[in-house]
Amino acid sequence: MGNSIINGWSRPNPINIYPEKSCGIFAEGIGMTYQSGKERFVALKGIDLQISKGVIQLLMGPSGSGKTTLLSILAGILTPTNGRVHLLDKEITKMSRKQLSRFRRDHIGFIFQGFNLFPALTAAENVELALNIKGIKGKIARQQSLELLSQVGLASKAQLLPRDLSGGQKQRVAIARALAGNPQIIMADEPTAALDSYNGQAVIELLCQLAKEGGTTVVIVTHDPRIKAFADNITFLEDGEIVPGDS
Ligand SMILES: Nc1ncnc2c1ncn2[C@@H]1O[C@H](COP(=O)(O)OP(=O)(O)OP(=O)(O)O)[C@@H](O)[C@H]1O
Repeated sequence: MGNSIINGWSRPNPINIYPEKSCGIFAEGIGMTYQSGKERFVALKGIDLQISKGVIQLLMGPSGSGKTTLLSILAGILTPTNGRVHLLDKEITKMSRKQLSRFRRDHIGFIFQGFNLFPALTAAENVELALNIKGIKGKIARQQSLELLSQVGLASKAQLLPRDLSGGQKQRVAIARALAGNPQIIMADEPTAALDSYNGQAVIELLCQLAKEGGTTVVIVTHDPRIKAFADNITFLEDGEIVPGDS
């Protein structure tokens, strides 16, 4: 656990190939233009990206460079203006809203900066709810929620409310919740932003462990330079384009 594997930086070369069978995520020619009223803003300009299964992939870059927009498109939350995205060898950019929402539910776990836990539910209930949404109910859901909390080292805190947990513990509950239903892809937006150094490292080590042991593909948007050492690959964005990294 915690092995630092750095396979070099991604480069802005276009990838003009069809997805390989083993490809976790494949995006080609992704463009995104936001429109509000008469105002248009080009947030992404022809992004090509290929992420293998079981890899920890970081998206880094200055504020406003398009990281969250790209993550949202890769996760099927936002539809790009141009380009196509394949997840697990399925083209999500061709799916209907209903197909997409089912695909997200079945294959993607989400982790956000602000934890997004329900304050009135215990840690176990928060995880259980995510399992319920994935169709796992009753006693099995209760049992699995405890197993997931134990996997993130929180078995003893299962019955506590979020207000009685530290930031790091809350983020671990959020990870347990993202793991509900055993998704093959985890998308995390600034997962360590609200955490101190110790808890930030613990959260990242946990995500690494998932990627390495479970073959989960983990995509992380981050400003946190400490995470770099844990990444297999880093893509840097600037003004909506991939740029060479700053190592
Ligand atoms: N819904 C929207 N409507 C209009 N413009 C938007 C919208 N969402 C994002 N943008 C703009 O697109 C650009 C990229 O935003 P995005 O949130 O993807 O950047 P980011 O790199 O994640 O930034 P940060 O690190 O600050 O979170 C920004 O200039 C932002 O203002």
